Amino acid sequence: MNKPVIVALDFADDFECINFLNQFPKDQKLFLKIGLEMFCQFGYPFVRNLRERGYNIFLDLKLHDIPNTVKRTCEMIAKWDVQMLTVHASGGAEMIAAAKKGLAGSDTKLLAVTQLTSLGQTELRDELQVPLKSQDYVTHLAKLAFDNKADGVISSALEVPMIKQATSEDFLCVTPGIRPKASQVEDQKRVATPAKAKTLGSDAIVVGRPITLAENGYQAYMNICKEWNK
Ligand SMILES: O=C(O)c1cc(=O)[nH]c(=O)n1[C@@H]1O[C@H](COP(=O)(O)O)[C@@H](O)[C@H]1O
Repeated sequence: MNKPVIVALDFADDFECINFLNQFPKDQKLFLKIGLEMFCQFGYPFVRNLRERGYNIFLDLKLHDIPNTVKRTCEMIAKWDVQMLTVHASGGAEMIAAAKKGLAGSDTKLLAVTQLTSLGQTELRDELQVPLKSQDYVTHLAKLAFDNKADGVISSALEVPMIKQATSEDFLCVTPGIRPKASQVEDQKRVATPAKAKTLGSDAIVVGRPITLAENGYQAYMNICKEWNK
């Protein structure tokens, strides 16, 4: 797989979303992330529609439930021909393995979310009461995902070298929390620029608001691609 810039489609309505996509040239092969906001509104027909238009799809449902429920859900999603799906690594070994079994026979890559990029060291310690350094917690969850046959993880770009070292160079590290300008972090805590993510070895970056809220979304996307592909 080429190293893509994945655009997070976090729009309030499908009209706004299609308008956004119409800014791009027809032959632009985009990799799109459909997350909870759009999936809850438009469900599978929206996913199918975008697949039929030729987009690659990262279905970001962040599944987190008992193994049987996750497995059965993944069996259904396996028929949808999406390229990536997320579960929470903190669902545990059995849940991750069950998700992978559910996806058997499909080409969908299973990605386990480690520590959300909106959580920093303080939240990890004070709110989640995890007595580990963020980097160690992320690496621990990545190892759990790797040992239970996930194809990769979601983490901040900052943790990629440690994850690759603890797992394998081929273990996918897909990194949101990307900010071309350090001044606009919004609710993200563990952030990196596209160039830094590339240097650290990310396999793909996920970018939402810096593109979707830009005055010219296409231009913002192209600028990020330029920095990422340099
Ligand atoms: O699973 C994800 O994609 C994800 C995990 C994570 O730890 N942090 C994170 O920001 N994301 C997603 O990545 C996107 C980032 O969006 P922006 O902050 O607008 O660039 C959002 O759609 C989040 O749901």
